[in-house]
Amino acid sequence: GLVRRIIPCMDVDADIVVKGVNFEGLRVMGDPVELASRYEEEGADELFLLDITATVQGRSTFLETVRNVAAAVSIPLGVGGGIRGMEDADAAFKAGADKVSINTAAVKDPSIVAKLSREYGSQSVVVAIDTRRINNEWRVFIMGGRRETLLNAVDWARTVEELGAGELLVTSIDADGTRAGYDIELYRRLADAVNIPVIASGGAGEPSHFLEVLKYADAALAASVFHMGVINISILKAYLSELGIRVRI
Ligand SMILES: O=C(O)c1ccccc1NC[C@H](O)[C@H](O)[C@H](O)COP(=O)(O)O
Repeated sequence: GLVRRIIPCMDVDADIVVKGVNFEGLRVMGDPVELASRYEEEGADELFLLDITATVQGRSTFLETVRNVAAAVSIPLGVGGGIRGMEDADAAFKAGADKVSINTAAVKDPSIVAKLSREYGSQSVVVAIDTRRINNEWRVFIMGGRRETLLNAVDWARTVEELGAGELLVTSIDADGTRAGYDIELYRRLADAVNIPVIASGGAGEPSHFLEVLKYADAALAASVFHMGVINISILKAYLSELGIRVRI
């Protein structure tokens, strides 16, 4: 199949990279431009900037951060977090995003997925799905993991594929920040359910976690291990390539 991608994710509060565990207890991790440049040098295939700022003022600062990061790197840049509709998506693209990810907005008004795909091309439209395992199914959460919905994550993935999503960014809230490994079963189910690329997100802690999840997902996103310097991307890629995973060296 296609080359597997390694994607560092920077959760940003205005102009600072932060990181929590299970979306709680955010700690400062560093400067977005510095981290982005380092990741590109290490061989990252793409970057994601997630706006987890709460205030309106912070949101305009975030767009400045997008401009600065887009000017500093030449690998594809995904931007998400708080994209409520066409205007926010347009602002993100104008600030230099190659892709936008939408989460809550798509649950509230699924037609936005088709509108964005028609306007910008499906390859630029990522639908983010944040999920927790409840009993033996995965439930969709919106609003930064604060609001439970009645949606099943695998069914919702199929729905947004039909609506024109180019890619899925599926984060396990249970695994987020734990460094205990990805929720492998979730990505195995998703690989059987949809034909569009799936980016795995949440829980990466060591190289073997990437090896495991890339059997099912098309790309592996991580935050903690990269910000903390626990894993170097070029060494990770050499390890994966040795074990038969197709990566861009
Ligand atoms: O996605 C959200 O809505 C959100 C809200 C508040 C704080 C963090 C959030 N997301 C966390 C990101 O999806 C995070 O980059 C991924 O879960 C990967 O984190 P790691 O487990 O550290 O690799």
